[in-house]
Order: sequence, then structure tokens, then C-alpha cells
Amino acid sequence: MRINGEISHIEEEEEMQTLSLAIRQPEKLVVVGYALTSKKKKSFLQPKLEVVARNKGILFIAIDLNRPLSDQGPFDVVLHKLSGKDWREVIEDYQQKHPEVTVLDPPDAIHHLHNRQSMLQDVADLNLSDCNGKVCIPRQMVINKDPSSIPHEVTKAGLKLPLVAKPLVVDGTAKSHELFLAYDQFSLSELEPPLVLQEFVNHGGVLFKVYIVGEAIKVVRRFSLPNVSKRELEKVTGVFRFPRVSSAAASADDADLDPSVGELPPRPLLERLARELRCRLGLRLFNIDMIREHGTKDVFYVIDINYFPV
Ligand SMILES: Nc1ncnc2c1ncn2[C@@H]1O[C@H](COP(=O)(O)OP(=O)(O)OP(=O)(O)O)[C@@H](O)[C@H]1O
Ligand SMILES: O=P(O)(O)O[C@H]1[C@H](OP(=O)(O)O)[C@@H](OP(=O)(O)O)[C@@H](O)[C@@H](O)[C@@H]1OP(=O)(O)O
Ligand SMILES: [Mg+2]
Ligand SMILES: [Mg+2]
Repeated sequence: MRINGEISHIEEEEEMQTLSLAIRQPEKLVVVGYALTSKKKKSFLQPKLEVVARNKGILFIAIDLNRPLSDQGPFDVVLHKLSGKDWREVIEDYQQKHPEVTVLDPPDAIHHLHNRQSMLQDVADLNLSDCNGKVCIPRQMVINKDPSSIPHEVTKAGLKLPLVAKPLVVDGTAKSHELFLAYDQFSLSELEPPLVLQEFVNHGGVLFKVYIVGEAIKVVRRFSLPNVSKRELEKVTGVFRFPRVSSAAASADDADLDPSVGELPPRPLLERLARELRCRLGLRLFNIDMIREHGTKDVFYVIDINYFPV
């Protein structure tokens, strides 16, 4: 520091000392223990992320599933996406013994998303009509057994065709993502319950993936199934399996979209929705798949919620 044009050596030395102390005593690292499938580790924990995290003082350490969790760490955060009852018990027991650790997220809350009926229940209970738009869920029903009863059940429930048939349980397997589009109710008897039958909502072939990470929200566009016209519905019968149309490879962010289809849902609506769902679901790391009803500006449907997608 200069005083009257001269250098104050004492103050300068003091300053240097403080600085070197700051370098010798880096801020405490945040240690994140992770338990992920190898597929998830590969897609999420990329070397670049580890470097960025390290520079921000976050260290990722793999949890050894063959050793007691309490013997490992100490962790500040436990990040996990593994299925199975055993793991659920391990993590519940650990959280009880270590309430100071942030477990992302509680197994019970994650489990709620493993069923395609319960996952959307909280959205159905919301009333966001005063928030620049409306958020609904498609009409749907669960078929637990006896596929031969489906045509009658569908007619009785008054569900409108076409229908999307989805496995009731989402357990991380490829089979739980095997979806079908049904143009008539009779062909649905070919499918294997337990299933959710959900009304198909025309949405112009674009879907919004809304990622929620704590209080942060990030929205991306992905391609989706095209509209089904009345004419097509009259002409076509059968159930058709369709591939993972809205996977990461199907980004529509750089596509030249019709603005009435591609315009993102209004931010205030997303903020309200995210806040409500974070609270009601008790989760901090999830995504909502949303579509805009074709021909409307502000009527949205939530069709899927996923725990800790990439
Ligand atoms: N009710 C619906 N109306 C219109 N399109 C739908 C509907 N349900 C699903 N889709 C289409 O099918 C795709 C897959 O459906 P969904 O997201 O429910 O399955 P998922 O296997 O859980 O997908 P994810 O990979 O996101 O977990 C959606 O991205 C969308 O393109
Ligand atoms: O890897 P995971 O098992 O978590 O798979 C998830 C997958 O992520 P990935 O890209 O890492 O494969 C996600 O795909 P993208 O939309 O981002 O493409 C999404 O489909 C989730 O629903 C999957 O979760 P699951 O429903 O199977 O639990
Ligand atoms: Mg989805
Ligand atoms: Mg899903």
C-alpha cells in the first residue's frame, strides 16, 4: 500500500502474510459420495464435470457398495441413483444415523416416481390457473391385469383414442421405457399389463424437458411424436411400438420451429410449477416432460417426471 507516494513495508508484509495463509488454507472441500449405475456414471460424471466441480471445491468420491456406508467418507452429500430394496434400506439407515449429510434424494420420494400413476398425482392436485397458463395431466387409467378387459375398461372410462400405453412401473430398465401408440381399444388386449393408458395429446411434435436442480430451472426442447389427425385415426387400427423419440439425441433447440410450437412455456409458470413440485415431491433433482396442447398458447400437459436425469 502506498502512503504519500511511499510504500509502507509493514503493511505490505502483513498483506502478503494474509495472502499466503489464504493459499495454504483452501476452503473446505464439499465431498460428494456417489452411488450410480455404470451407465449413469458414464453419462453424468464426465471428466470435464469433475474438473469444473473440483475448481469450485467439490470432490466426487465413489461409494463402495461392498463396505458399510458409515465407514466411508465423511461425505457432505450423498448422490445416488440405484434401484432395489437393499439400497433403499442402506440409504435410509445412513440418513438416520447421519442427519447432517444431504442425501439426494430421499428414497421414498424417488420411489414415488417409479410408478407412472403416482408420479403425476401431484401435478393433477395443483391449481396454477393464475400463472400465465394452465398445467394439466392427460386423462389416464391403470390396467393391472386381464388384458382382455381393456377394450371394455377404456370405453367405460371414456378415454379418447389414440392412447399411449406405458409400463406402469419405471425401474430404470429398457423395458420400462417400451411405449406403444394405440389407434383402437381392441388391439390393446395384445399388451402386457400392468400398464398406464394415457390419452395422446397433439402437441406439434415438440416436447419441453424442464430440469430442476434445487432452485435452478433449465428448459430444453426435444423432438417428439407428431400430431395424429382425425383422418389418420379413422384409417389406422392397431398398436405400434415406438422408439425413444425424445432422447438426448433428439434435441430441437437449434431447429427452425414454428414459434407457436417451439416457444418455451412462460417462466413464471415454470417457476411456480417447479417450486410446488419440489416441495410436494420432496425432491431436488428431477425433470418434468411437458407438452403444449396443439393450437393453444398456454395449455400444457405434464406427461412424465424422471428422477435425476442427466
Ligand atoms: N400423453 C402423451 N401425449 C403425447 N405424446 C406423448 C404422451 N406420452 C408420451 N408421449 C411421447 O412419448 C415419449 C415418451 O413418453 P414418456 O416420457 O412418458 O416415456 P419415458 O420412457 O418415461 O421417457 P424418458 O426417457 O423421458 O423417461 C414422450 O417424450 C413423448 O414424445
Ligand atoms: O441413465 P439413467 O438410467 O438415469 O437413464 C435416464 C436417461 O439418462 P441417460 O441419458 O443418462 O441414459 C434419461 O435420458 P435422456 O432423456 O437424458 O436422454 C431419461 O430417459 C431418464 O428417464 C432415464 O432414467 P430412468 O427412467 O431410466 O431411470
Ligand atoms: Mg419422458
Ligand atoms: Mg420417464
